[in-house]
Amino acid sequence: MPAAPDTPGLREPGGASGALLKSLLLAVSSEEDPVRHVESLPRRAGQTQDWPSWSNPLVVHGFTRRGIERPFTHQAQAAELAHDGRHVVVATGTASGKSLAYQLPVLTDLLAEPKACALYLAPTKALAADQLSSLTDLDLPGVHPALFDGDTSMDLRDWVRAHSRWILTNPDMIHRGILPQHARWGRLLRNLEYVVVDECHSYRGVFGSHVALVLRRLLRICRMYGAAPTVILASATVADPAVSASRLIGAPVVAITQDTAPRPGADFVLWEPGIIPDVFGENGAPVRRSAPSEAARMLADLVSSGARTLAFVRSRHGAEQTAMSAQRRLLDINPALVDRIAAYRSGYLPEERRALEKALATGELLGVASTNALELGVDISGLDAAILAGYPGTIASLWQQAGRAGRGDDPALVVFIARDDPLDSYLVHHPEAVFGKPVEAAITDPTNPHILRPHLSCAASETHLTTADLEVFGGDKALAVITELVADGVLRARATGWYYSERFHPASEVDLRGGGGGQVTIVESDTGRLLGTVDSARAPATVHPGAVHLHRGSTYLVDDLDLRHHVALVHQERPDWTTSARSTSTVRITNFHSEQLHSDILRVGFASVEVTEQVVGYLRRRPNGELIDMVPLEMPEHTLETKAVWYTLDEQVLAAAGVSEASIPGALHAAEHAAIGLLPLFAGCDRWDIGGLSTNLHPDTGLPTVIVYDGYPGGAGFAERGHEILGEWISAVRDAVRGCPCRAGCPSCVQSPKCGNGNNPLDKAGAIAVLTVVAGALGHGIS
Ligand SMILES: Nc1ncnc2c1ncn2[C@@H]1O[C@H](COP(=O)(O)OP(=O)(O)OP(=O)(O)O)[C@@H](O)[C@H]1O
Repeated sequence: MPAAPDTPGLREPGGASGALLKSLLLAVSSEEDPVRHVESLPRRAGQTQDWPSWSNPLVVHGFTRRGIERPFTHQAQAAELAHDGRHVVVATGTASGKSLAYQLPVLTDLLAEPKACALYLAPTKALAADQLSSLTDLDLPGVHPALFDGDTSMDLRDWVRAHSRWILTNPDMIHRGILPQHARWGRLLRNLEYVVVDECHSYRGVFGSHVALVLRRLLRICRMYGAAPTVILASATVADPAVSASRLIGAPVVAITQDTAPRPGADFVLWEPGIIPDVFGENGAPVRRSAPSEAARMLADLVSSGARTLAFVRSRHGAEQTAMSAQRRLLDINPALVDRIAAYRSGYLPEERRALEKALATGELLGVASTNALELGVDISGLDAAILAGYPGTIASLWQQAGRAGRGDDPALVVFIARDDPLDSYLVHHPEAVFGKPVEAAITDPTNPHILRPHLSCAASETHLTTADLEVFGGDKALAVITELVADGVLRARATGWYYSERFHPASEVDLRGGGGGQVTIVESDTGRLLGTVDSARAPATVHPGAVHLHRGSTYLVDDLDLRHHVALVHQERPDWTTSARSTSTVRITNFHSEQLHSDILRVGFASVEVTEQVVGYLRRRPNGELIDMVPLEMPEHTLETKAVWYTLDEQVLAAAGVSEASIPGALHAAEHAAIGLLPLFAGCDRWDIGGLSTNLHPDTGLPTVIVYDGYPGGAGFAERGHEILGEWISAVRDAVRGCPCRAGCPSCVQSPKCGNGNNPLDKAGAIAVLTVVAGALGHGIS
């Protein structure tokens, strides 16, 4: 399985992967030349060392039974640190054996101390189940590993509470199931020696900030019971893992980042689909073939060559469409294989998913188009090829997906197909962003008052808050929220601290995974069948009247969205288009937190803002990306208090850079769109998690201004990260826009899929001038 290489190198692929790549190129015309880069990831030998002297022989025996003779060096180093009681994060590649790094110290301790306990947290139930089977298989006396999640029956819950010494759960269950009734969990909390946080890079943004506060609550309650567990975190390779892990648990963490596991080789291809002749998008922009349709063709061709292939597609809709179009293509080229392709995504019944996993593992299925549901905790590897249809949202996910391919001596083939957007285009033109040192950090903001408030209520109801706790929850920011809670009558201040004044534990009202505003239910009008739910805050953009909604292969059209009753009514139909909502926003800066002047021309800052957003319509496009029309809509406005990064330049500076007064709005607008497109590379967010505004005169700055804000109440840390790495970010934006071959702007550079102003005005040349000035003033001149 490939991982970010130590020594990247470029060569023409040969062997099996070279033959597979050639078969893919046969289907495209010679002038198209979609291969932007091939990175050969060489096979790497592993590095091992002796088992630590303190390792329990039974545990070691369990591992050797699995064929693990010696630990990799990084496993032993992490295990030593944890055994010494240091919080540690292991941030190494996909399948580098992170489990052993924590299982060794934890199990050794559980065997040495008959009462000692451990908690394991996974972001998904599937991953916890996978971990359980790994522990059960080690068959160690008296450990009684057990799952504790929403599916655990009441009887079993009692048993787990009384007997299990290694409980596998998730942050939601700690929040709702354990902390609110901690007295019943006294045995666990008193004896808790270790907390394992697996896949900790997935705790980012709003969800990550919630989890950070759940972990602080957990560690605080443990202290109350006299325990001081060591936290071991496992992470994909990200920028500054020690910093993000420390922020996640609220205590210093040491990072182990040197990956010493062996790797099979892979040829990793960066592929940019060609432009479709005579097809035009918004404002006449050129349109590239879509990544899912390119992936469908590749899936069919690779399966036809006998290669076991997994195609990752971003949306559920895309996964189903990709599997269907691959089957259609196979009907023409190799009909015997049509039934050996399927789609896989969350939302299928567990038994359907298990059956699909098994069929892929045994080779009964040769090709699967999947969402990231197959990314975590599902044990499928050793495939011949992986296709990544579009950037999966983080570099960590990209490697996770790529890691599904690779076995034996022959390098596997991995193809990353760029979608028609700035970030994907940037990646295929800048291989160093994929294969070099990671720039993406796992961002959380546990001091966001909107998130802090419910968790401080929960914490106070678990046991009263004291001044010593302020440090744990963010110092002055926590005090400000507590003061507010006291004023609102939720907490009562006494000499000994702050006490929760209501009767019921507030945890059930706090959804760690929701955007905060509840859910809208999607219902089929004629049958009354419940199809699913969407976040209320996202509903106007995703299930507005006229939106196309896909559910398990069937397409539905939304007839009505009733925000008051939280229901969207749909009917089944097969329209030949997709929809994407357009919204407009206005931004008021309510508090300037920081402000700096760079090179005497550029003012930059971080601020609290109030954003008023409104969905004003939606675009309809044909499956090939061609624009049909824009349908106007009038959805209610909603207001959001959040955080933003901003910069200003005055007219003289812009004029000196060649941006005339008339072109300022188009130049800033284009620069803003491209900046939103690329921030996810640095902040690990999605472009739909952030928004922006540009204007030639903002009332709060009095100058031409560009603002990029977090799309969540109170912020999620993304804009803050943008502010911290503004120079790197804007220079990448400049390079992306400069490098795009289109003439006047396209979806790969300055057009935005959600622009409520119809991507008008946009001035690509002006944007390059603005971005060059901004990056230059921040010390990132063009080399
Ligand atoms: N020291 C070792 N020697 C040989 N094989 C090992 C060693 N350590 C782990 N393995 C094997 O490597 C594989 C991957 O291990 P594991 O699932 O722990 O990796 P991971 O880093 O947690 O993966 P992911 O990136 O999916 O989280 C397993 O099959 C495991 O048995």
